[in-house]
Amino acid sequence: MGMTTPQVVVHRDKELMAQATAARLITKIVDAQAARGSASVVLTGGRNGNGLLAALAVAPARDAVDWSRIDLWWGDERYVPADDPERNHVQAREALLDSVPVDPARVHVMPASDGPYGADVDAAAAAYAAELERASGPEDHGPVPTFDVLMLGVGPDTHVASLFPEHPAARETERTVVGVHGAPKPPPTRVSLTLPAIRAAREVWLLAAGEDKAGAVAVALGGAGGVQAPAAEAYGRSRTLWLLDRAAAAKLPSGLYSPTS
Ligand SMILES: O=C(O)[C@H](O)[C@@H](O)[C@H](O)[C@H](O)COP(=O)(O)O
Repeated sequence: MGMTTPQVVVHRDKELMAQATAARLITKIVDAQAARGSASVVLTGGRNGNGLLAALAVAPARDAVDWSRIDLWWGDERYVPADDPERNHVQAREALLDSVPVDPARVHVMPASDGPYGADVDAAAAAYAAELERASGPEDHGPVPTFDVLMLGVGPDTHVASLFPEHPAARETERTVVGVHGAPKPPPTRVSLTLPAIRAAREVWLLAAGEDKAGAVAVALGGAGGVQAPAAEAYGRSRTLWLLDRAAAAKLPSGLYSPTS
């Protein structure tokens, strides 16, 4: 599957970016449910991912979504106890999931360190890979479902999910989910989708806001490789969309995007 050329959308500030992305996501989910009966979305941790979920929770069109017909997955998770406030799942619950009627059987939470795999984060990652494989069908042509939308926050070092520059997880070409040891962003132990799993998505949306992201955005969109800059090789089968605020776009060459409000 070839790489899709990234499209860049720049919003005035991170609040507007969250609201516009929430509206965009609602439309995508409604369209997927109309076309295929259900939707599948991969959530990201981090401030921008949670900001988007919080904006979705108060969006006027939120009830256009049939929340019982959506599969939710995670791009990465912090390998800490299930109730730890550091968990991406706990933060997503607070931001949105506790206030919409999702089907708990379709909320695919990554394992936690107090779960069945204990300290063995690699076994936890393998279990999530198996769950993805069970959810994929012949039409997916691989061990991962064709997610409708997969969202990723971009770190100031160009990491996405828990794929950090030069780390083994960023080099993975076979496995779809890996355990991450010694992540530079705390907590150090994490579970992450790999680049091959990310690329199974129809659409990949990368979110970045704030001036501390401007360098990472410019490097990733400037032709860097995926081991040095994992965000550079996160792309979707049919669309790769970078959703930025002006501060995060500040170091992009003008001409790469048209200014929007
Ligand atoms: O577990 C996490 O922290 C994430 O999933 C991580 O990949 C995050 O999305 C980026 O670090 C961006 O985070 P911010 O949006 O907070 O900058």
